[in-house]
Amino acid sequence: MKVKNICCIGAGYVGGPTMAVIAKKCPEIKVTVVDINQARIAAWNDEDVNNIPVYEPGLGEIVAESRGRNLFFSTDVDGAIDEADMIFISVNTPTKTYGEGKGQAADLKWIELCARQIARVAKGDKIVVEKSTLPVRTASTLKDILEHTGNGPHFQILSNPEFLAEGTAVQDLLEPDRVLIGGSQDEGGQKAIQELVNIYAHWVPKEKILTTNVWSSELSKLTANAYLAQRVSSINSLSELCEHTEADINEVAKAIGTDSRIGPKFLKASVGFGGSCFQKDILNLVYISRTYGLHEVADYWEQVILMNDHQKRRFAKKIIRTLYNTVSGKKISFLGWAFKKDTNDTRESAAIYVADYLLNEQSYIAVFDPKVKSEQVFMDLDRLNTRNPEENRKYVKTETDPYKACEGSHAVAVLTEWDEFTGYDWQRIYDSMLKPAHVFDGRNLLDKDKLKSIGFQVHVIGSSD
Ligand SMILES: NC(=O)c1ccc[n+]([C@@H]2O[C@H](COP(=O)([O-])OP(=O)(O)OC[C@H]3O[C@@H](n4cnc5c(N)ncnc54)[C@H](O)[C@@H]3O)[C@@H](O)[C@H]2O)c1
Ligand SMILES: O=c1ccn([C@@H]2O[C@H](COP(=O)(O)OP(=O)(O)O[C@H]3O[C@H](CO)[C@@H](O)[C@H](O)[C@H]3O)[C@@H](O)[C@H]2O)c(=O)[nH]1
Repeated sequence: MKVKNICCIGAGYVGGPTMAVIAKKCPEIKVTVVDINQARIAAWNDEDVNNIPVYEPGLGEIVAESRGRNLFFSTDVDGAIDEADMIFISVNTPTKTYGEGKGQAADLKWIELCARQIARVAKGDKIVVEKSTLPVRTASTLKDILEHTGNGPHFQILSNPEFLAEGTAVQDLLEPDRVLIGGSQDEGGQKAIQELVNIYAHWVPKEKILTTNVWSSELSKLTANAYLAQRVSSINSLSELCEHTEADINEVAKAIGTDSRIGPKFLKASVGFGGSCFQKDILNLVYISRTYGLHEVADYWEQVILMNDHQKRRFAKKIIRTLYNTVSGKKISFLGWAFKKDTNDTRESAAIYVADYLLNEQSYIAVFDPKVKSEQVFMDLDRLNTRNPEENRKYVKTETDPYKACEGSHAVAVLTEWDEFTGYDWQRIYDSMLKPAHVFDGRNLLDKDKLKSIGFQVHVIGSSD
């Protein structure tokens, strides 16, 4: 079989960019991305590529190049499944919010729905690719469903986890550190692996395409995220020690990062990691370990999450403590709401939890983020169910002008490391604030000495004030 038609179920942060790059690099393959969310598909099809639903530097151009040629976005899931030789499943796999495993296990109901739909519609043999992040051994569940509910065709199941990071998705997809493909070790499995290798080989050097058994591939994705998040929690734990000892976390990070065994990346102390993946995937790892009775393993990884929760909480507490132990009725300005720069994604962003903590203390919050829409900020807060939506709207205001957001406030808190924050007219911000004017830099982003010379009281993660 030579793959001519690809279908991807799920037009989200992974499905959209991944398929846009495959379509760009494999013009002879027709790629159709489908989703049940009509508004999302309409946005992907918007004539103005500035309106596509995922903000990623460079993505608009890539979509514009292939869309309508060999890249299509559609709500006709059945049609695209029927036509495809290879089907990527790229739907969401969030943490379960109900029942057994609530708060830890991955909710696989959308994955199962996809499998049942593929089985119902497929008339010919197909390769089904797990692109979503899944618990180890999910491939056997998929196989079971496909074989028991299908109409006779054969299915090969591959695991091909995605390692792109948001904000750099296009770059990560064009030049990945590696592509990982897991499949069954029999002849059919090996042939299927080769089909997928051939697709990536259009632009990824062969030595960067790793093939493994399907379980190693599934587990490697959870493991990679656990290791990355662990580094952030490790440096964050030490940032607190720095604040008590006059050591400086940036200097410590540099000193240890130059050891080639440790390496310099992912050593940036922050207000806490966010994003849709780290917490969800570690919780999933913890849950899986517990289901095998491996409690020491589970406890070990759970600590990464506990430390992250602590980091977010202690940032909020520091604001309260510094503002004379009360923020009630005071205005605090948030620069940034996204979980990192260069994305409009706010899932699990530290900003949400810091805001929630401050709102419990009855502070007013003004939010400015260059890419996050106002309704998203309120959706994020409402979803926590800490207070009613009217109260969130009474205490939180969103602004489209950063200077307006900072006007009349007691403190500015930097929650996201957007580059543009460093270029602001900080004297103007200082002049418009109440005094003493505080800056809480949750990203170690701003020039501390410059701010101090203007007159700000500056509080930085990982260094004593
Ligand atoms: N966001 C990332 O940076 C990232 C990176 C690597 C891996 N992942 C993993 O990739 C998967 C997808 O993540 P995402 O961020 O793209 O999620 P997302 O929520 O942005 O997108 C998922 C899409 O799937 C659609 N969907 C759900 N069920 C469907 C069905 N039955 N039929 C058709 N469409 C359906 C939803 O409507 C949604 O648009 C997750 O497992 C995630 O852990 C995410
Ligand atoms: O030194 C660091 C590095 C990151 N972060 C924070 O950690 C979070 C996650 O950042 P990053 O990993 O860059 O973004 P994600 O898009 O969440 O990407 C992660 O999660 C994806 C989804 O599984 C994986 O595909 C990627 O490989 C993995 O990096 C963000 O809040 C960052 O601000 C820090 O605080 N300090």
